[in-house]
Amino acid sequence: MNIFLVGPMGAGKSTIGRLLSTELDLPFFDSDKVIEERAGANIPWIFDVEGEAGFRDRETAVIADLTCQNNIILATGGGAVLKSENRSYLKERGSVIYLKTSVELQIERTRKDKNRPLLQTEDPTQVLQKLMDIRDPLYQEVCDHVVTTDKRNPKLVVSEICRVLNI
Ligand SMILES: Nc1ncnc2c1ncn2[C@@H]1O[C@H](COP(=O)(O)OP(=O)(O)OP(=O)(O)O)[C@@H](O)[C@H]1O
Ligand SMILES: O=C(O)C1=C[C@@H](O)[C@@H](O)[C@H](O)C1
Ligand SMILES: [Mg+2]
Repeated sequence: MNIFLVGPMGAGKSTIGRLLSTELDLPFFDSDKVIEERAGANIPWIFDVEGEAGFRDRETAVIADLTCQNNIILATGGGAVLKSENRSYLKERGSVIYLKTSVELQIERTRKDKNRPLLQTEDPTQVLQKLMDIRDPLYQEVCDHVVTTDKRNPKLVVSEICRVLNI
């Protein structure tokens, strides 16, 4: 069984994915980290040099590879659901959990981190709201379960994921 986490920036996919992997004793992968390792560069550099399109191509290659494994936990990037090819890999190869979070909390949780190029703008709230309007239907389409992370500490989110998956 594979568990794939989707959701917006700051939803907690990387944090929850790591905790879940410890809890279930399964290997953990973070598609953003694997993209950086393969590129030998960080995400801001990839966006600068190759544009968002270049990043998305790298993301698809990584998701195609990682989802072929068995018994892994995978945290995806916030925009991983944009390509239908990615959504198919995720849907067909594991249980998909949508970590849902309010824009207010996304702002709070991403404020100090400069590693998210799409948020390096004057008005990150507006950007996050626009992204959510476009992406929420895609997260909903791809997922098997929605788990809210507002008002829940990471440990509680992990127990809720185990509960909805009956594990
Ligand atoms: N349930 C939670 N309660 C409180 N803080 C949280 C929770 N989940 C994550 N955080 C904090 O929010 C920040 C962002 O979390 P994280 O990097 O895991 O998000 P992400 O979904 O992986 O984002 P991205 O899509 O940009 O990779 C981290 O500082 C983390 O400690
Ligand atoms: O929401 C997004 O489009 C992104 C989220 C991050 O996880 C990274 O994948 C990157 O910064 C783009
Ligand atoms: Mg992450």
